[in-house]
Amino acid sequence: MVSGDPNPPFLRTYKLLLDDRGPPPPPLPPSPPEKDAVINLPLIELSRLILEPEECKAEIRLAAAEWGFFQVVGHGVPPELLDRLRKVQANLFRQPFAEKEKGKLLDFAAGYCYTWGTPTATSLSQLSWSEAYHIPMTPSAAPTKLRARRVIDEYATRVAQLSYELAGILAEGFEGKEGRRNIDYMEEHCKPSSCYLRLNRYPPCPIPKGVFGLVPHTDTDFLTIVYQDQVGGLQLLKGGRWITVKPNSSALIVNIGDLFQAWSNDVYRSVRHRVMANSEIERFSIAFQLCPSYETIIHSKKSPSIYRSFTFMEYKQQIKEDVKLFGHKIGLSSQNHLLEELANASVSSARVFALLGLLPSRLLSRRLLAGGTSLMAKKMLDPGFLAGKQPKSFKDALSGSVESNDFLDFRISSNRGMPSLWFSEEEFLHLAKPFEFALVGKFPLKRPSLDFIRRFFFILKLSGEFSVTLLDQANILIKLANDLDYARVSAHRSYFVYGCFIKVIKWSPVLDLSEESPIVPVWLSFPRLYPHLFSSRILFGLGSIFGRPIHTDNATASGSRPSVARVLVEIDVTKSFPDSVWLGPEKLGYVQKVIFEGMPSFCLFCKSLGHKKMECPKLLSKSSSVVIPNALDNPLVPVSTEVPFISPGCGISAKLSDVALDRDVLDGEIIVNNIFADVEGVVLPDGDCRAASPDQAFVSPNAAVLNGVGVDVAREGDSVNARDVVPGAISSGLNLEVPQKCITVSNNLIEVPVNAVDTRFVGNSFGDSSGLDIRNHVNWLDSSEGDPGSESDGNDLLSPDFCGESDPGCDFTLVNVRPISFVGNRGRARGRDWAMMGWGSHHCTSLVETIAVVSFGTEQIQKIVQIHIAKCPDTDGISTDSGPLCLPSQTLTESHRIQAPYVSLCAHGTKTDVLIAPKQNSSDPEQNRYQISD
Ligand SMILES: O=C(O)CCC(=O)C(=O)O
Ligand SMILES: [Fe+2]
Repeated sequence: MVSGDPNPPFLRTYKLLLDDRGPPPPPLPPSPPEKDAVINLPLIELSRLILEPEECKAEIRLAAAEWGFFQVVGHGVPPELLDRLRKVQANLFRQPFAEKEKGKLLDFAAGYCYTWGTPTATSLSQLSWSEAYHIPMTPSAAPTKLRARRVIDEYATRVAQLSYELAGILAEGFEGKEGRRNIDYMEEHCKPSSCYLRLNRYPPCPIPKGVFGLVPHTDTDFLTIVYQDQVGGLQLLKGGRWITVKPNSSALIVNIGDLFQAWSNDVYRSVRHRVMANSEIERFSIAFQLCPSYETIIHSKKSPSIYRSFTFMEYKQQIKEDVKLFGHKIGLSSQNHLLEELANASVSSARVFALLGLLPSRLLSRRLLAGGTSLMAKKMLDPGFLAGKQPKSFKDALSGSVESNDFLDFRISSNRGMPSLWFSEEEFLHLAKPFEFALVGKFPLKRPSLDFIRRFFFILKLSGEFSVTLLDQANILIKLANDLDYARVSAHRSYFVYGCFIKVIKWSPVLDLSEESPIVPVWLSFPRLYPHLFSSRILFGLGSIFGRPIHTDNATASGSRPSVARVLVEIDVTKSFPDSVWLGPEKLGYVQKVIFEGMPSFCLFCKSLGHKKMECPKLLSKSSSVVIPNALDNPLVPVSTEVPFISPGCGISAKLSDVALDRDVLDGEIIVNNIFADVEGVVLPDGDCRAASPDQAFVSPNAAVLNGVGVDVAREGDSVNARDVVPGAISSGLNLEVPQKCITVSNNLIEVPVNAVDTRFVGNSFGDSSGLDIRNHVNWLDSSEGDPGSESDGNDLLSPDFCGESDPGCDFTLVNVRPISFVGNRGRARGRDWAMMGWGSHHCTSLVETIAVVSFGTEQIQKIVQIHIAKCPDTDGISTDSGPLCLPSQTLTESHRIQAPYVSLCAHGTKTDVLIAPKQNSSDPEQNRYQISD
């Protein structure tokens, strides 16, 4: 029988702090109360480690890098054990405070203790309104009779196992040349004896405002696994905002600690988090901390390292000192603190000024006091594209230099009325040799800081060193070390780097950054190539007919898929190529078919990839755009004055008459439609107009808008039917309400009223075989996560000027317009645009890339999302490497347009997580998250 108050004497002990809360802050200008942002952390199903281990591991690494926090289910800890644990925990805390304080309720080994509050707190902001049992995992000699300890031991064993497994997966992300040694390191240094379990209880706090259950902190360990109850209150700092983690009863929360951050050289992130006190309900959580032994040296796994090496003991010591000096731990870096304090400071502008003035200097003084012992040694440095060459005198540099002495033609003279330094073409090209594996990354919209871009490439685990440097505000030079890495990155063509779209193009010695090179890697397939001709020499030769062969895919190299050989070849896409070649000697040879997979268009007008001249946004923008205020009155919405266009017609049939469509305009995108729009007198060009099968009830909003044609056209002899086009509507087979507000069309974008699309359908469209998770890309708005400090002053690329402010809806323009290619659709995804998303799921080899325009909206949002899905050719199968961006709905209150062209794989050859749509009619954002996988 328990008697006596179980609650620690918070009110009495911290009376002074509670009384002394200072004067009320100055009144704020009226503004709507800010709702806490509640998020579902990335959720990872660990049972997938059996069936699709690499994808699952990649997700774990990505979550650790992007979020620092994620949840796991399928973790192997039985729910029944979690139940018992919860009961034991509640019971332990229900004991009278006086008993708990004695620290004898459990018989764990030395180091076990009960704590509550924050004895060193000198202000309310340092107080944690919670109590805890700290339990070192040191095996205790004596077996126990206590049921509580047995349950805790059982849980500890399970969760420790899980932590090793996760740490191993994360460590494996750094294997590189060191093979499995990183995993060995974890196992060797993080023995159970150096790990901890902490049982937390957060008693109801009568003064919830401004009182923490657990003060903001990062964890001083490699990683932490938390089992929390349903009450909620855990928050983490993301992009300068505190966001609340939505409890999930079956999941365990995993977060990266400081040691993993330092060890991974900032690739994985130790994110600040806190628990808010609750005025009514008590909350329980259990945290397992994976820690190394004190003497373990934490040494960054990548050079140049951001942190100097330090021992765990040293780090603990520094934290102790920091707490003494400043009242709180400073940890690895000061940056989080500043963000956090600024996030908190939103309550009072006076406080913001105070913080801006005080905080940096306070931290600075800490660093100065610490002298050379600061752990923050330097930024992530890049060796530079000249691979870290040191400055030398010219005398030294030029003496014996092959580059200068081998070429004799070198003179100062004049050319075209200018002084000139003239040297030979051979030397010009020779100097380009070290850039053989260089690429240019183009950020058309916004760009993360260089540190983040480097981090991204680091996560790709390239086989060689690399350098990422800025060519100008929007372009980076990516210098890779070998052809393998080159093939891998260039074949991808685009990535999505920390929320920013990047197009990767070949560097060339005559590169003009304002133009793109039409030379791109394209996969060539040679169906039914004779098996004995799967030799490197033949494949290389075949590739050479078309361009520069780079490599074959794995299945070709190993001969595991004799039906087709595939070779990645850099080709000039402005050229035309035959679709078959003669292969072999006169008598024995034969005609070999060649398929070009995903040959991108190239615009000869603006010199960029992704669209043809007739779809060029620059060209089209020269012609006027027309906004139809009410398309119910007029469903014909011209995209440009040059070509006819039938609008996404709000359920209204459209009529297109007396137009000659020339071949270029249709651009191969012709699909039968037999719904109701009329077309009279439309003359189709000769050629390969293709009839779709009856079940292809597809529409092609892109084609409609981007080709400026606006019709899907059927061909029956000379007669043609067109039908109206409602993105996502017909295709989804939904009965649409006729939207009230209709469509605005300008040159390249349509806005569709929004209840036209039910995002739940998207999920269904992917079918069972499509993989699925769901990742919230909320942080793509968080440009503040970048660290502009590491770049040159005054050129802050994350500034609103460059990024289009924090709301990308304002300034983004369509950069990539491209007609839809045809694909034989299989599987359940019936809608054309959804089908596109589903392609990755269905392994359609004939089609590799496309774009869909998808429109969504709610009362809050209207926007356009453009999706690009491409084959990821350098993997065994097809994976989508693109998807839509998303905007957190709470940030959008009016009509927005975004062009969200590509979401890429962050890890090579794995599936892509995309948030398809913003929250719609649901308080559960999970509903709208999907993952496309192969
Ligand atoms: O109680 C929680 O949810 C978090 C606990 C925590 O952050 C910790 O123990 O380090
Ligand atoms: Fe924590």
